[in-house]
Amino acid sequence: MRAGDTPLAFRAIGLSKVYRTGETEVHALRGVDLEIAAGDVLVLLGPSGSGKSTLLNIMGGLDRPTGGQVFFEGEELTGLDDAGLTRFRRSHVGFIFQFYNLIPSLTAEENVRLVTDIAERPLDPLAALELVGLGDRRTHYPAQLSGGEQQRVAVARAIAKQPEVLLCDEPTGALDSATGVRVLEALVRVNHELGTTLVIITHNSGIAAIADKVLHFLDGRIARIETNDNPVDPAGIVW
Ligand SMILES: Nc1ncnc2c1ncn2[C@@H]1O[C@H](COP(=O)(O)OP(=O)(O)OP(=O)(O)O)[C@@H](O)[C@H]1O
Repeated sequence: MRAGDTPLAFRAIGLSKVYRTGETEVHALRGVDLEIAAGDVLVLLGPSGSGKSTLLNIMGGLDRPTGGQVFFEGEELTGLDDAGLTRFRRSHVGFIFQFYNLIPSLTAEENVRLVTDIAERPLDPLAALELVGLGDRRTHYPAQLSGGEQQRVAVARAIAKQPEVLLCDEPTGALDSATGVRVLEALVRVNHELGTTLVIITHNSGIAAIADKVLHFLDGRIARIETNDNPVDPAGIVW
């Protein structure tokens, strides 16, 4: 924690990631330093291949850097073994991806219950669905829901274990603007009501307007950090 300041969710120091495939080396991250305050909404923008997903995956404990350190609430993730990283993910992180990965044979509520049955301090599954505006669709199967509704079930499932952080990789990438806005509204509501730190990767620069901070990636580095003093409501985004 920094004296007199908001506690930090993440701190990264000199992060690098090199992927080696045969003779080829790809430098996906080239010395990333970063601090993310707890409760902030961050949007990550940048060209394809600039390192956004690599950073997200390292913060989520899905991958390890080649060099540098990452801390979550003061604990060094880069010092954890595989079992420690699994525990970290299970207790602290929710993931949202472009494709919702719901189980087709289970209802919306049953999809959420899969997580709440094994979580330490779960939300009630119905409360999680209500938070994303889908309380009345609890008995619907994924095939009976629109893409945006399925993604909101995925958000309910991700938040049902009350993670401190939600890491979202192109959460609206498969959606049209109206349904994309509904998904972003659900995410922002989670941030406001539960204080969950949000990190959102997108190719849609309009979405940056909802963020407290916007990280602009270029060639494995954070080229620029923009601070928004007045983040807009998702309904006000120019898509
Ligand atoms: N498993 C892997 N093996 C080899 N190279 C990889 C691997 N994963 C990513 N890369 C490479 O690392 C670089 C950064 O990829 P990353 O997915 O982080 O970029 P990104 O900014 O998220 O791109 P996009 O916006 O297209 O998702 C790219 O050149 C990519 O091809």
